[in-house]
Amino acid sequence: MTTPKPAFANTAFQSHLSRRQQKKALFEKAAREQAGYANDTAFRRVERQYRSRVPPPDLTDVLDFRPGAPNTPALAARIVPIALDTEDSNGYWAGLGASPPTQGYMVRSFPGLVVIPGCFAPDVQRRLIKDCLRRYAVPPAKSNLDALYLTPPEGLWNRYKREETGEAKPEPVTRIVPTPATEKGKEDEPTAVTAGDLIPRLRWVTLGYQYNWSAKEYFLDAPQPFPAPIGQLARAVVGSIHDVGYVAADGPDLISSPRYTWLPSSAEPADEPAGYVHRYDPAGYVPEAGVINFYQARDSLMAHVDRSEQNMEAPLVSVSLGNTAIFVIGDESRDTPPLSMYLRSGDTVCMCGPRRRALHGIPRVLEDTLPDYLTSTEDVLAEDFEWGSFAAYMTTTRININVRQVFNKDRQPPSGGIEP
Ligand SMILES: O=C(O)CCC(=O)C(=O)O
Ligand SMILES: [Fe+2]
Repeated sequence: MTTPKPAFANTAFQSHLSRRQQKKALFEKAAREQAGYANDTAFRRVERQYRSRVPPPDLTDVLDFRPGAPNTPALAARIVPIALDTEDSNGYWAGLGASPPTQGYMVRSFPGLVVIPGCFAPDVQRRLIKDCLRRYAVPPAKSNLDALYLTPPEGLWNRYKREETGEAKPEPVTRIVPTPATEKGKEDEPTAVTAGDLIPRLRWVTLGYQYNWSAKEYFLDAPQPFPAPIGQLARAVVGSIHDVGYVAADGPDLISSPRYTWLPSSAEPADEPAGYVHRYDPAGYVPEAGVINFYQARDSLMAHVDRSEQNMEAPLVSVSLGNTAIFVIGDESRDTPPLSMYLRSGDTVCMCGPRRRALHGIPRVLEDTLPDYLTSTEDVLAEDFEWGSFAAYMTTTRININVRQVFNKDRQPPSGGIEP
């Protein structure tokens, strides 16, 4: 994740320049940037647009699934409402203390993308956020901070809370590599960092099979048990999207299902497939690895394809919590103009079929978009007395939980296995 630099920073306000010189410098910088960006791919252009702070981005083309949202006619025409499977035949939703969502969406021209807005109710969202911090961001699950610190065995959040309540004596977290300043022989890290200081610097935690980010492959020898509640959540979602699809009225004869959405044939652009049906047997779905991403307001996640899994057929399930993000997804080519959409707290995205191999990223987290039910209002605290410190953290945060099946159904994982 990188932090975008404001456009024209350092240029406009150099006081030793006259106004005219400043204007000229700005103009020249813009021209240089224009020339540099001329070779940008379609995907890069869109990312750059949403990352821009000056000027702020134009959000007209960001697809919004909320009922009555002011989508452009071109975007609105792509939305295909999908009736989800609400049977909950394995009781996964009931097990989560949640009711199965009823309404999902697919997007024409982006077959395999299934979005379930508001998939999780406020109380379930709060429970997930608390669990991410208290239960999952805890060793031996790896986090980005392990490269720099000896993080507390009880987890950063739990340590921070115990220090805050006076239950534990405040102690600095040991840094295991020198700070850049020390390397240059200048000075030591000025103040010792506490668990509380490090919480906003948490960026990711891996679940189940741990991931080697530099080699871009899983460590297969020492899988951690996959957290059962997150596994259950992913299974619940995969059950909900069982057999969803849309079919053009005069399209090829796809096997019928009561849940297919039928489109008038005229609605389908001539050069696109006539329909798409998601077929992945939920009985063969095993959640085996996951990433929890923690974004602060200025973080972004560059375009990438998640391709380290042997199984690229199973849906990748991705849940958003906290502040709203702009999610961008295309296909396998950076030259294809991607689709941009809002992901709000509680929304779930499934990348299935061809979308499982698609480039995607988060160019922007939108500040001050935390829903009221995640703030510490009296009403929320009356329902959830311990929410206050989580609300404070979530003010500037977005959390994403994403879950993957690593192996094909017929391939046994290496010894050690994982919790079903
Ligand atoms: O934050 C998100 O919504 C997407 C995360 C993602 O694509 C990933 O972790 O691979
Ligand atoms: Fe991803």
